Amino acid sequence: MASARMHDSGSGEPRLRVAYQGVSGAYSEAAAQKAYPNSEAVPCDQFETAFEAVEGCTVDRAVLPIENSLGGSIHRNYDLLLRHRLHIVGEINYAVRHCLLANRGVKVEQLKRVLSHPQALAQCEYTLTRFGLVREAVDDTAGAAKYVALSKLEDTGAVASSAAAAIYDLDILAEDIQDDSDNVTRFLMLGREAITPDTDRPFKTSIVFSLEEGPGVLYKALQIFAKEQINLTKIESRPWRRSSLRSPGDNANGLQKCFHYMFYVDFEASMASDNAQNALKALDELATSLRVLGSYPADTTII
Ligand SMILES: O=C(O)C(=O)C[C@]1(C(=O)O)C=C[C@@H](O)C=C1
Repeated sequence: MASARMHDSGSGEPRLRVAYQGVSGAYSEAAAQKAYPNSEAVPCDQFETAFEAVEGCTVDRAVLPIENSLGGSIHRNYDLLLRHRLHIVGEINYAVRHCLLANRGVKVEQLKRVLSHPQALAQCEYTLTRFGLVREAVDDTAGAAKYVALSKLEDTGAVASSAAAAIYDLDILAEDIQDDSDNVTRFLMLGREAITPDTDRPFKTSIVFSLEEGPGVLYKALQIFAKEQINLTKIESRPWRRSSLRSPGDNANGLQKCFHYMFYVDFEASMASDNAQNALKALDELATSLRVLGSYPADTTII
């Protein structure tokens, strides 16, 4: 791996450095460890800092959340995928189990507000409403726990992991407070170089494209995958930002230009398969822009 700094693990084996957003105890740190066991997890303040750390070769990979089964898409990372040139080299499904944390001895009745990552607050909507707590969004769940602990707050709790409770010496007032017990966050593993796609195991491919305006154009794009018998697992549309790609067509009127979208699609096929190649060739002819974000082994487990 060209110029990435690697730290020696003591066994002589260089350890992969993996960026995640948040501080120690964040779910992203656990996902990074699931994705790359024995790696060195490197905390980053923001998602963008993690992208830049990979691009700048101070780390080897980044592991970042992209969607959650209850809260939906992490839009910021969709936008950053487009703004940066990293490749998706893998995915990780991670079961997220939230706890309500507070300083030692603080009772739930004393709490007036709760801090956490906006996704975590959204995933615990019912419980937090039941407790009558005012929500306040911060950068990550473990950061919320750390702040509550360091500031010795008695009227404020945090929604975070049991690992964060142990690290920051907080009590767990309630466990499994997410609205549904099946709460899974899907993380992307990002690297500077694409991996070579294969057909020896289930692969997924992620793409982003834009289309001309017109009736049935999106339908025609998606029909290509149906024709090739390819299952789509996710579709997301995000506003097209001028700085992100070449113009998606200039025949739109002013208003349509303001509301132009990029379509992100994940599908179950390897770029090494004929049907994916056929689909991408056909889509390339229809689309005003097309980029393959990565073709990578599908994570069929949930931990
Ligand atoms: O704050 C954290 O602990 C994170 O790892 C971030 C994050 C997210 O961005 O969705 C990851 C998993 C959970 O869905 C909640 C928060």
